[in-house]
Amino acid sequence: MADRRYSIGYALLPKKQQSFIQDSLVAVACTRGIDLVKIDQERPLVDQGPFDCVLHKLYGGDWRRQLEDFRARNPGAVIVDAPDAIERLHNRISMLQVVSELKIESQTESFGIPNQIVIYDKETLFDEHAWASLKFPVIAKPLVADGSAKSHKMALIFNHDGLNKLKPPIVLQEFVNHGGVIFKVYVVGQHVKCVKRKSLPDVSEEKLGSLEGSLSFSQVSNLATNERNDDKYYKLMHLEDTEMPPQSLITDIARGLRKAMKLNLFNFDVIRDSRVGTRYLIIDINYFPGYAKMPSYETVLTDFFCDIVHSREKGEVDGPNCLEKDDSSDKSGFDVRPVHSCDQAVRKLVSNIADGDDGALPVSPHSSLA
Ligand SMILES: O=P(O)(O)O[C@@H]1[C@@H](OP(=O)(O)O)[C@H](OP(=O)(O)O)[C@H](O)[C@H](OP(=O)(O)O)[C@H]1OP(=O)(O)O
Ligand SMILES: Nc1ncnc2c1ncn2[C@@H]1O[C@H](COP(=O)(O)OP(=O)(O)O)[C@@H](O)[C@H]1O
Ligand SMILES: [Mg+2]
Ligand SMILES: [Mg+2]
Repeated sequence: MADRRYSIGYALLPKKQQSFIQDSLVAVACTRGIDLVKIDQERPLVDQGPFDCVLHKLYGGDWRRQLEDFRARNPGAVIVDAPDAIERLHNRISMLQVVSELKIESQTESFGIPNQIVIYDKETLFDEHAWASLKFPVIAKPLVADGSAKSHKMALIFNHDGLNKLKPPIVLQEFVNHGGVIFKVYVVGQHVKCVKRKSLPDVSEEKLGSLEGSLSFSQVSNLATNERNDDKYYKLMHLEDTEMPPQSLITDIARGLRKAMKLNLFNFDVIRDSRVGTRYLIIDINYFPGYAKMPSYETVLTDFFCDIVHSREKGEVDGPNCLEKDDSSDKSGFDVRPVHSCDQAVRKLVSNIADGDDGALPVSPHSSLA
């Protein structure tokens, strides 16, 4: 047992609390002197504690004010992360803007974001000039990414007919064929871990010509389980055969994003462009994602908590974020476990693909994966 004990308060929605605050995490943290304490959301934060650090994933003005009051009264406590920094991730345009600010040199690979536009009203949606720079198929994503179920509802749009049921404000982003596998990169302070997940299957030019309308879906890489190893979808996506991206590139992007966004707890989704096998595209960044799905999450998070409280003691942490430390000792890890699986609807859709066996997406208009 460690000598001095530290208290980390957490304020999370019930679902998040259930997935993140597992007994295994509490136990590992406890042996290293860290007590994880639930913040009572029915009472003012300033009346609770003392906390060496506050972890949170809550939305809204009231919570922001509570954090400000808490910070004013407890200037020595660390708030992970600053609400202003998190805010950027609640809009799918500002979320990815930061990617273009990164300066990373690579002789062999390149990275960026897919071509995209933002549409604020129906009029612009049907204005073909607004579309001049985009090529079908595209994905329509809600502009707001606030954690609501609505903010994860997306649609694959194959042609102009598919626009009718879209409700601006939306981001229209070119769909990039990527072999049906997505890379999720989890960042916890200095720690970086990349895992593979299933994604949407490719859409061939040939199939695109015969498709009409749109296809709705939601959280494909994060659907419920019951997967069997003989699952057609699983086989089709060749998850295990898929090569991981270069570790150095992923670590450099993660480190660059962390610094630019001033965030410690996030993940980002990366796809590899099938047309240019050395090109990587970042399509999504999430604050405080589902870390319990990350291998060794208990030790990774506990290391991070220890880093925070010890740095704070040494006076290395400044104010509401803990980014002042030297970043040179980044630990990176790669994990190739296939983590998630598809639900029945996805399985049904993809079994068509397996029957056709060309790996491209055959869909009827307005069918739904969700
Ligand atoms: O709960 P989980 O484990 O599915 O985590 C969700 C994340 O899944 P991931 O870790 O990327 O597989 C999920 O990531 P995606 O957006 O699906 O890429 C989000 O971060 C989600 O948070 P929110 O709904 O956007 O606020 C996360 O949901 P919350 O746990 O924050 O509600
Ligand atoms: N530009 C794109 N090209 C190809 N597939 C994409 C693209 N954008 C998103 N996807 C697919 O759609 C899924 C959901 O999109 P994402 O932007 O990650 O939203 P969410 O925040 O709901 O996870 C991704 O996991 C991926 O499978
Ligand atoms: Mg995502
Ligand atoms: Mg997301």
